[in-house]
Amino acid sequence: MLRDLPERRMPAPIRPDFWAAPAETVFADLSASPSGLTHEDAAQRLALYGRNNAGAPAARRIPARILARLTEPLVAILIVAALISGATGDWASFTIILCILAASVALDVVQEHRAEAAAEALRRSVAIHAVVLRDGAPTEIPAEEVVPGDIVDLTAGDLVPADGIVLSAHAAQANEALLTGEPYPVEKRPGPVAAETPAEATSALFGGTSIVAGEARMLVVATGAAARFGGIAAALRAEAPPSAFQRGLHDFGVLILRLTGFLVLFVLLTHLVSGRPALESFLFAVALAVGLTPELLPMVMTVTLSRGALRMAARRVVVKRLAAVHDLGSMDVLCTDKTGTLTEARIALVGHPGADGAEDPRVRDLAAIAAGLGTGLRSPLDAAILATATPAEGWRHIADVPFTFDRRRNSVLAGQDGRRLLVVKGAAEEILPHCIATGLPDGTPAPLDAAGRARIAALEEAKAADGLRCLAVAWRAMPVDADDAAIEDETDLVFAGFCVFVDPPKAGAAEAIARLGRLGVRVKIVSGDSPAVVRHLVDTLGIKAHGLLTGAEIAHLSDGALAAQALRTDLFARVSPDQKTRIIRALKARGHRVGFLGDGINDAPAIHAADAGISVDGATDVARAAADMILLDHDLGVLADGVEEGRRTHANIMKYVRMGTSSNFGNMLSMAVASLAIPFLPLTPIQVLLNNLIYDLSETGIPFDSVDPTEAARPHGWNMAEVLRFTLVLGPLSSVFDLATFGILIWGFGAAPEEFRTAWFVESMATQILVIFLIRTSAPAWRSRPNPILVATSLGALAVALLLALTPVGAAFGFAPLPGSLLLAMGGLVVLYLAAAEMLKRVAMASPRPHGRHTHRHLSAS
Ligand SMILES: Nc1ncnc2c1ncn2[C@@H]1O[C@H](COP(=O)(O)OP(=O)(O)OP(=O)(O)O)[C@@H](O)[C@H]1O
Ligand SMILES: [Mg+2]
Repeated sequence: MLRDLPERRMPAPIRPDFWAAPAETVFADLSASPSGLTHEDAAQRLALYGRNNAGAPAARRIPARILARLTEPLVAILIVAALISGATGDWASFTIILCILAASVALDVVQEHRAEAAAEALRRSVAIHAVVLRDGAPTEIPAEEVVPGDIVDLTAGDLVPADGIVLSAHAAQANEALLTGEPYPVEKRPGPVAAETPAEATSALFGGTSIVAGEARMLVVATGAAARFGGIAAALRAEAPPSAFQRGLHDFGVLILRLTGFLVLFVLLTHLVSGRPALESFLFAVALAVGLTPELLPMVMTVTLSRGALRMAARRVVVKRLAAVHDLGSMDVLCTDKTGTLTEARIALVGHPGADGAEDPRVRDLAAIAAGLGTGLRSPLDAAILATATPAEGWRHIADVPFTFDRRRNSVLAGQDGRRLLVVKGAAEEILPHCIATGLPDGTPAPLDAAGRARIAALEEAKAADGLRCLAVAWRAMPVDADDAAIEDETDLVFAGFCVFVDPPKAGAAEAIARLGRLGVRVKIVSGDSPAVVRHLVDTLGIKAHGLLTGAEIAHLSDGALAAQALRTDLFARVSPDQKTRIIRALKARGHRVGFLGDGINDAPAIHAADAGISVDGATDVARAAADMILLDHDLGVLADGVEEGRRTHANIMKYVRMGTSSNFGNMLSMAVASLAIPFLPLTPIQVLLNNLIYDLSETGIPFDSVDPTEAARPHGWNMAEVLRFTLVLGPLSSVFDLATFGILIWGFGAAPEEFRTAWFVESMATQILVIFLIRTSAPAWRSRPNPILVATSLGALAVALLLALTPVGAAFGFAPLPGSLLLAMGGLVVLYLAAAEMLKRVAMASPRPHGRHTHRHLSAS
């Protein structure tokens, strides 16, 4: 094979409507062949075309990050402020503002970059793979390394890695909702089509869409940025509904923005009205705004979350979307599928009774035809059948209608010396109504009436009540010239019998559910399996569960009614993929933070819709692509660890939020008031900025802090009411002390402006910084030990503040030496403030309460 890359194969040789050309032409254009690429050729092409990950949410580079920071409105205002200072000849202010800016941006960017790099490495470990032909043999490679010219084999559940044409297909159906918005799968088959738009191109596959049924082989024509819809990266990024974390963050942002806007406008207006110098007033207002903005919040969050992600990785949970760490901690309802989570997922065929209930191996052999010759998704049930039997000699595949979770059955049109048979297998409810007789192909079918159907249904009920899963097997003779199979053919069937399976319950499952229950997380089982099997499983595991809803019942419920019922129901059976999503939405609508754990194609939409979408290693691509995190062990116990980790993360983020909204806010507020009450600025704009920078520095240790065990005991959400209460209790306290400071300074010591500022700078730095040691725990401060890193950053920052203010260096910032008596008075105030804060925090920080309106009635181990 020729494997030199000719000139004409530089990127973009492919016409936009590549689906209109015959396959031979496309092969020629790509210098590719039906047997795929060699390893060397693939490597060369990879170098030429680049990796297949354009637009992936890769870690931004440091310069890009800095640029992003500099264009933030607040930073932009600061730069303007610096320029104005410079233009008016105030070079000291100019230099200092710029230095402060540079320091805080650098602090931020470096921390955040390091944290994200670590998280990114984890994410890569669960990347999507694709099966391509290399040197003629099917080879699994990371989807990022797929190149134009590659031949890719796809089966149901796979994500399409890049754009290309279909070379061959067996009943392949693709979900192209990503590009057309059309939720129903479209059939894909080879052959050029004269379609105008990608949506009509039945012979084209697009990167980022997924195969939901059947199989296909494709020739890749465009990867990465050249792919039409952004390829896989777009699918992985596809807008999930905002999670609880994002909603909370947004509310918090709005709260702060309002407070800042109000305060700044107020200060600016009153200063101007009372005839203060415009520039100075402007700079002071800007400095206050900077002081109020929780500018470190993004960094604190990224660092906290990625530390959480790293710790979760140690417990074998890989986090793909960082904020999901937090969402997992705030989750109060977990919906999970059954197989693999509560069962061992070691499915074995243990029986094959005929219609009369007597074991008959011919039933199994018939099922083997439907399991072995069918295309598309091969489920563990198929594998269990094929482990005991293979399709009998001579039978070959003519056509089939592959399994989908909505039909819950599949059928195969098989041929053998001059006869054709349609074999159907699936859920009994789906098949029995279409049966008119019972018997086997080599016998004489007996007619089946309603009573007969009821007897057969009872047979299944009895098996299911013992926890055994059943698949009904049926058949019908087809004309010898039949060469296609359709859903309409699945009528007038002859019922052959059942295949009966066991899937042993998982030993640790009950304990894991109990543990989640103790953590305040209700577990609900959402399964496509039959009600009796689900019920038997929870009974065997010794789990107490309330209520059971079936898909048929859910179909009759409005969204509102479903929301009310879903809350009270722990078990859901025979639900379709669509209904899984409806259940999640209903629970979310009721204010719950919902997780979903699943592994199948049928679970992917629900995983996507959940606040915390969880899948497992080895699950289908679509499920893993939709998930926010992947469990490397399919185990609920691991998940409970993750929940605790997420709660710790939340606790540390809340420490930062409390600091910002109470002590920092109180300080800025007092400063605004003081600026009106006294004839000079209480701090110069530069001093305000310096104050803010040092304060930020002190807080960089928060993400590393240890968390009290009680904090991880219950789900927390972003509770704005709680944040406000905290602010309303501790804010005024800090104001009272600030006013006392003003009074003492002005009337007690008759302090001159520079002395006043120095003293106040020292006092406010000490109170703002030291209060973290009280705020970080709801227990008495001395009972909970802070992490040494936090101690170091806090005390270090305080030392810097004292050195800057009290040594001769301070002159550069407009500070003046303080008399010993004044220092002593300030020290006394700080101690008093801390003592008062320690007492008041008990009012401000009520211990966390469980969320949700109904807290009783949940799954628990008995
Ligand atoms: N390979 C198959 N062939 C025919 N029918 C099948 C096949 N696999 C599953 N079914 C039918 O579809 C139903 C739903 O599938 P399944 O039980 O896997 O759903 P699920 O929601 O993933 O369940 P779980 O909670 O156990 O993971 C099954 O109960 C069975 O009746
Ligand atoms: Mg499943």
